[in-house]
Parts: sequence; C-alpha cells; structure tokens
Amino acid sequence: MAYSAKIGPSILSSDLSCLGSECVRMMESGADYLHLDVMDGHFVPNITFGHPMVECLRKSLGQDPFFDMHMMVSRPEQWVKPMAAAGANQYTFHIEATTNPGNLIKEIKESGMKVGLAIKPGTTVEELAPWANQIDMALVMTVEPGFGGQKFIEDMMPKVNWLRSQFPSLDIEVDGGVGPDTIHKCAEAGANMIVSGSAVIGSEDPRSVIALLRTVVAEAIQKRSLDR
Ligand SMILES: O=C(CO)[C@@H](O)[C@H](O)COP(=O)(O)O
Ligand SMILES: [Fe+2]
Repeated sequence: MAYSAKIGPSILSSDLSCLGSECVRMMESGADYLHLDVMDGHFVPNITFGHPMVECLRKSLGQDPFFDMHMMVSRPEQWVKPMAAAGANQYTFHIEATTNPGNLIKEIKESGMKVGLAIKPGTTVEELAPWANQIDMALVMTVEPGFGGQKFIEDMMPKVNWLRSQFPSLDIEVDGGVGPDTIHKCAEAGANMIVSGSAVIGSEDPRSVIALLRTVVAEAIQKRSLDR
C-alpha cells in the first residue's frame, strides 16, 4: 500500500490579499501540500488566479511546498507549460474539459509535473477509469466545482470506494465540503488526499483540524491494510 494520508488546505476561502502569508500559515499548521484552485470564469462561473500568481507564491514560499493545481478551466492544454514554469508540482485537470486526456497526460508528464485527473459530481467514475494507470492522482469532486464553502455530497463516496477497490495504490483526493464532520465518510471510502478549505482556513485552530483530518485518514488506511 503505497499511499499515505495527506492534507492539502484549499486557500480559496482565505484572505486573498494575504495569500502568501496564508500559505505560510497553513504549512506551519502542518499542511502536507497546498491545493490551489484555478478558475477561468468559463469552465466554472467564478474567476480566481493563474500562473503569474503561482510564480509569485513559488518565489515567496521557496521550493518546499507541494503545489497541487486544481485547474477548473476550459482548454486545460494551454496552461501546462506556463504552470510548470511557474513552479507547479501537480497539474490536476478535469476530464470534462478536454477531448484528448491521453495527450494531455503525456504533455503534463513531459513538462515535469505530476498528473491529477478530476471528475465533477455528474461524471461517472467509469469515465476516469481508463486513465487511472497513467495518472498520479484521481480527484473525486464532492461539490460542484466553482465555489468554496458548499455542502459535501455524500453520494460521491461510492466513486471513491470503487476507485480504491480497483486501484489499491492510487492517490485518491476528495475536494469540497470536507472537514471534521465529513472526513470519516471520505476516509472509510478510501480517500487519502484530503482538500479542506473553509473548515481549515475558517478555524481558530487550523493545526488541530489538520491533525484530526490526518489521524482519521491514517487510521482508515491502517485498518484497510490489516483487513487485506
Ligand atoms: O475546488 C474547489 C471548489 O471548486 C475546492 O477546492 C473548494 O475551494 C474547497 O473549499 P471547501 O468546500 O472545503 O470550503
Ligand atoms: Fe479544488
């Protein structure tokens, strides 16, 4: 079992005028990686930031933090090279946004980044499955992409469960409405990379929330390995 519990705060719901220091605050609170939500106002009805911001964050934060780019954009092909040059570590694109996932996976790998493949709530996990052996991470959205602070969609858990049963060592990420109230469902289903925005950022004690999320997931991973 190659995967481990990792917690990646989504900085979407932080004070964006202090993005650099918010990222530092999350890393100092025990985050394993940073989940950076890129929205283009076309694939989703909201706009955030692009590669120039990522480049500034990389310069200010140094080489250490792992940047998981959640690309909620149409034509994800166009940002692969700029994101790699800006210092992104993982490029997570939506399968709904491209007609040629195979080629995009290849381009991302050639540019030196890891590959994440995301599906919206309305997309079946069978659409992702043919690519699962070529990617580093599968992202199962647990809200409609576009906004932080939405309600967790529990109906997505069978997708996670199925992916875990079919691909025992794949990194599986959940994103949207995940926090102390919903983490048990995600962990039991088999998710190991946990994005949490408002529950972590909005907490007075982000360190404790991150630690709790990680403990629940680590315990579920251990239980699964004992059950095998
Ligand atoms: O990609 C998205 C939303 O589209 C997420 O990354 C959210 O930003 C997570 O925030 P919470 O739902 O945890 O508040
Ligand atoms: Fe996200």
